[in-house]
Amino acid sequence: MHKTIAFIGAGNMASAIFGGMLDGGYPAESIIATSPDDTLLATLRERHGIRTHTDNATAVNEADVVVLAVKPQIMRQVCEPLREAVQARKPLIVSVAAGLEATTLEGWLGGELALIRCMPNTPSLVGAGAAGLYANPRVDAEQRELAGELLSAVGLVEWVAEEALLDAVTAVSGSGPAYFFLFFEAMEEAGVNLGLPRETARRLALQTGFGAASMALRSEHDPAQLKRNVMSPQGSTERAIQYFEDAELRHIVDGAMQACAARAREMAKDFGK
Ligand SMILES: NC(=O)C1=CN([C@@H]2O[C@H](COP(=O)(O)OP(=O)(O)OC[C@H]3O[C@@H](n4cnc5c(N)ncnc54)[C@H](OP(=O)(O)O)[C@@H]3O)[C@@H](O)[C@H]2O)C=CC1
Ligand SMILES: O=C(O)[C@@H]1CCC=N1
Repeated sequence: MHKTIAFIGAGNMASAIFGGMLDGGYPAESIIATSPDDTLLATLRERHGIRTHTDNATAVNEADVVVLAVKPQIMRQVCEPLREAVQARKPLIVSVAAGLEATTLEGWLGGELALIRCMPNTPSLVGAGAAGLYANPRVDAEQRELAGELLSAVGLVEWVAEEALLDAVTAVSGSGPAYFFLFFEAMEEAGVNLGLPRETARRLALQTGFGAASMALRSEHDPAQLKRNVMSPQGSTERAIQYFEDAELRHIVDGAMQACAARAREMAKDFGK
């Protein structure tokens, strides 16, 4: 018997998770999505056959697991009206919001709830997600297993022992897809500058990223060794890598990820009031 999962907010992240779950065989009738946008909900019903509601409390009343997937800025105004429904039913709460702390969310929902904070990413849509999870002390072994199962259906799941580490997960994998998309954009542009048709440059860049990640995931060697294997002495790759190192790419990546994690911490204060 599948648990009924209600996604409060059916935007980019929620649709990536339930899209991946549906592709993995999760029954459409066990998934509910909510949105203020009727047209979006009609499209979701038509495309996926899932259940939808414009009223969040109605969705909570029917759910075993409630996934909070609205923007952190509006989370409080979405959670507080759900207090009564949540307290009556005590479903497992899973928040995918960046920054917002478990105790803050639990408080907005009336307290004493099993709550998991999850930092997923959008490649969940193609079953290649990566998520960090933290469970508050009220989450029991069965609920932990359930959340792990749901998310591992759409990708890698890593539990973290301390909630604060979710800000680091945000910097690595939550926001990470955007870094790679930026890199792909830059590679495409550089390929065009070197004379390739844009579509050819894009396809080659994307397939190379996919190939490098697939290979690294399966290899017994670490990425540093795999990189050295591409660098023939006095060859072309050596020049490119030297250029990256001289431009302090590692320092740039470290700075960007520190900024990302710092913003996640700030968001807890800005939007957790
Ligand atoms: N995008 C990403 O890669 C990741 C996002 N996250 C987290 O996921 C959460 C959602 O982000 P994302 O999916 O990008 O944002 P989106 O804006 O794409 O999705 C949020 C959705 O919530 C809807 N919404 C607004 N008000 C309500 C309401 N009262 N009740 C129900 N739904 C409502 C919005 O509708 P409308 O647009 O009509 O207002 C929108 O469709 C955030 O908390 C973010 O931190 C976490 C990891 C990665
Ligand atoms: O940019 C954000 O705030 C969200 C969290 C991780 C990815 N997107």
